Amino acid sequence: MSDKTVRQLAEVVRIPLERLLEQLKEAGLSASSPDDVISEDEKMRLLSHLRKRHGKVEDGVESAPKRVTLERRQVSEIKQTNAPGSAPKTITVEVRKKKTYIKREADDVKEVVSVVESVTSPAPEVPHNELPIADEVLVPVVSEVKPVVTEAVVAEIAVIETETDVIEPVLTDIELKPELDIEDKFIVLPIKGETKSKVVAKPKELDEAKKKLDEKERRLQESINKNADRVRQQAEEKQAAAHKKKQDESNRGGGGRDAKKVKKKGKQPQRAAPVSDSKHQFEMPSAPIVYEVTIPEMIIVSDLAQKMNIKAALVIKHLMKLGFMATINQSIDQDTAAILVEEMGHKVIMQSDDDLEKEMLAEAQIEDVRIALPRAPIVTIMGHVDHGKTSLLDYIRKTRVAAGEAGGITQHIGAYQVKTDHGAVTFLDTPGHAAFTAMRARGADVTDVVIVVVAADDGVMPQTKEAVEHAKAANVPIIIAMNKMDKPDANPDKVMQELSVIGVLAEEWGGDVQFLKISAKTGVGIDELIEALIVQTEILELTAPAEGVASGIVIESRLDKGRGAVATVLIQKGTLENGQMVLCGHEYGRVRAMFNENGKPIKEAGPCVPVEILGLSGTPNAGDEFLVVQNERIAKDLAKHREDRKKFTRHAAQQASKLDEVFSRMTTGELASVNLVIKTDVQGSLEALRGSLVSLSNEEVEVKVVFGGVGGINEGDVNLALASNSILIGFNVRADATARRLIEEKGVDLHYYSVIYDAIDEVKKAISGMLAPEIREQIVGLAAVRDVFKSPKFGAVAGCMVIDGFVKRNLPIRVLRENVVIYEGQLESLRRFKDDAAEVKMGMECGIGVKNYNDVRVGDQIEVFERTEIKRVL
Ligand SMILES: Nc1nc2c(ncn2[C@@H]2O[C@H](COP(=O)(O)OP(=O)(O)OP(=O)(O)O)[C@@H](O)[C@H]2O)c(=O)[nH]1
Repeated sequence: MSDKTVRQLAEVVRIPLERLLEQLKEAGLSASSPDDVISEDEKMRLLSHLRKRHGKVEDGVESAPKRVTLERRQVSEIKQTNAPGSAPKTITVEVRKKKTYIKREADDVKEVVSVVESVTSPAPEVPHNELPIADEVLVPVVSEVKPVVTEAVVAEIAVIETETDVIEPVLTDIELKPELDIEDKFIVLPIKGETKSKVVAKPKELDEAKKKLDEKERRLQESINKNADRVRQQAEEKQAAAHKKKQDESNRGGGGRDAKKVKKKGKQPQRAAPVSDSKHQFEMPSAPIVYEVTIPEMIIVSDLAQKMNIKAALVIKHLMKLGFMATINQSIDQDTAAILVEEMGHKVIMQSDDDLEKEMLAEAQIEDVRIALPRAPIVTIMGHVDHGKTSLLDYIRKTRVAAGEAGGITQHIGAYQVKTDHGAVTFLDTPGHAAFTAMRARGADVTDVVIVVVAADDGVMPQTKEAVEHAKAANVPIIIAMNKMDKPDANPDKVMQELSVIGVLAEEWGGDVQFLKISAKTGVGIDELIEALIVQTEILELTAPAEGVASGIVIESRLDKGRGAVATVLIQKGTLENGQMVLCGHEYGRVRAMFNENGKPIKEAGPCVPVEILGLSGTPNAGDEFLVVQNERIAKDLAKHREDRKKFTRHAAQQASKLDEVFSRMTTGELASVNLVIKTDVQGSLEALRGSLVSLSNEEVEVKVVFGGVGGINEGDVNLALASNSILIGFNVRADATARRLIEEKGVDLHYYSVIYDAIDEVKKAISGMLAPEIREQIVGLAAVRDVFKSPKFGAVAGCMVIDGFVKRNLPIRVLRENVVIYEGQLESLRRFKDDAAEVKMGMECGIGVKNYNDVRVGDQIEVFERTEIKRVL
């Protein structure tokens, strides 16, 4: 290499001559004019100086600049919402990039490669054009190479100095093989790991890397091809939308805030449009997305929001607009949800829970085309305390069941069947209202006939009335058993008479109710009672299919230490067989064993037969439906569905029958009476409370004590309150654990009192809110018509003298003729002389025009009155 003048060198390195001269001066070289010759040694010194100036302190003059490290730090913030409705979190993201740049001149390349080879030994001989281009990394591999200073090196150093950003990046960590970038004359290596400044490029790894990159490339291409159509379509749609928006904009003539907005929006699709580069673009929706939202009978606000892909807060806001206050976890009814969904522009698909269940059951059951055969009636016995319910049941069981079973009654379950000459009768063996109401509270009207037992010596008592009411409410036919006929003071006529007062009329008195005289002690009349039941059954034409898949009702269930869950079920349709898969409410299982009412194992049971079954996953509730399903999967799914449904029902039940809500439910016409279930510590306070509360009734609101009893609040009381939609009142008594659980589960409104006055006062307050405000009328003035004029504007105008009170223009009036009201309406005009007046007082004259009435005559009187609403208290 020959020595060059400063000018020549400046041309070679392509920097201004003045700058080179300055640099030579800074480096302490003698060359100071453009024509001074620079020796090889001087070039070396200049290079060394420039490197030092660039911050690369090297040992000795021979050291060469190896790298420039650029660090970039970017801080940005992203907002993220974790749960719907919660405040968004701001996350600060800091991205740190570190890149080291290194320069080599073309002639060094071979040496560089040889260095790489020496380090990575054995080094592969890879043609440049076959090497993959690493994503991010160029490698410093030249530290050992003794730099040879050439014009090119100086030129590059000059570039480093002047335009650092055009230098290619070289990172420090090396994994794979070197790549020669011919154009830039750099060594390029991809990086991985933490190993610094070390070249570890083995041929095997290099091959693998190449393979990996090829594979990546191939997958990318595949994905592009796969998505190409969709992306193209989206882009076309977007372009069309953008075009339309532009047109709209130009139609509106541009300008204004709206136009700007449109313009701004219109740009977005253009930005998003490029199709070719469509790997991971976020596509802005070009039209509102319409979802098909399936709404079950009850839906929780957050679930609804999720279905529409919006935040729950937005749903709550919309609900507020609809006048409905709801929280994120509250369930709303189907209708409200449907309105909301429609308002938000989505499509509603109503889904009834029954539909869903039917759909699921359709899989489990075949269509019921079975022939229905006559079946036994299912009977419940009710009546007042000590009137002989248990005695009657016992008598029937002893005489009927024991007779047919060797060994007598070994065990008794919640229901049993008796055989008669005319057929069987099934009794639900939980006397009283408890069982009946418990069933009804769960929506199972399993009873066909109710026998109301009335002690003939005692007559109709409060619970007799309740029994009748319950039976009537359930629309179940009644048979009256007048018991204790063996007693000398038995007076059946009195019973008949008292019952007729509450609407139960005996057949012999022209009614439709069978009355039977019996004695549970002597057994007199019990056969006739059973016959009467059979007759009733014939009237009712009770039928059920005896074959095929069994279904029915759970009568009771318990957890047995040895046997697990034991449920007494009453089969209503079909025949249940041992080993079948059954679903009972939200429990399921295979019938492991089956026993009849006497504890005898049986293999199958038909309609109206009560059986005890073992094998369920848990204890179902009395009143739960039971049915045989095809397989365990269906049983499990349905059980789960029912469990979910129970949650919602709990929500719904919580909104039922609250003392606080009595008024609002009254105003919507939902409630005409307040039902109460009262439990007290002693009989005296019960009577006092009952009397006081019932006397709060008036013609608009009826306070009914559905049941009053002495003692703690038990499960039966809660069930009764549930079935009769009553409010529970505990006076100096508390609910037991089971009752408390049920109260909580079903959301029954329970109030405890220890002062009678407090109880009366609170119920009074609740129902005085219920009373419609009284509208009172007050006559505020009277005017006598002295003359009648015709006015083109108002028609007949009465010239009047106010003879009492005052006449006000906005108040309603009546026209009286000889003290008889002949017209009621409004004033059209009220004038004093020629001026309009708002009010004219007694003793003054005025002109009155009556709206839509022209027949005012001299001698008439105009009565002015006022209507005021007065909130009533009891
Ligand atoms: N003389 C006579 N006494 C009867 C008759 N039926 C029941 N009794 C008696 O009346 C009392 C009450 O009978 P229960 O069968 O316990 O009455 P209940 O209606 O089941 O009573 P609770 O279970 O407390 O509601 C008992 O002492 C029976 O012996 C009857 O026909 N004649």
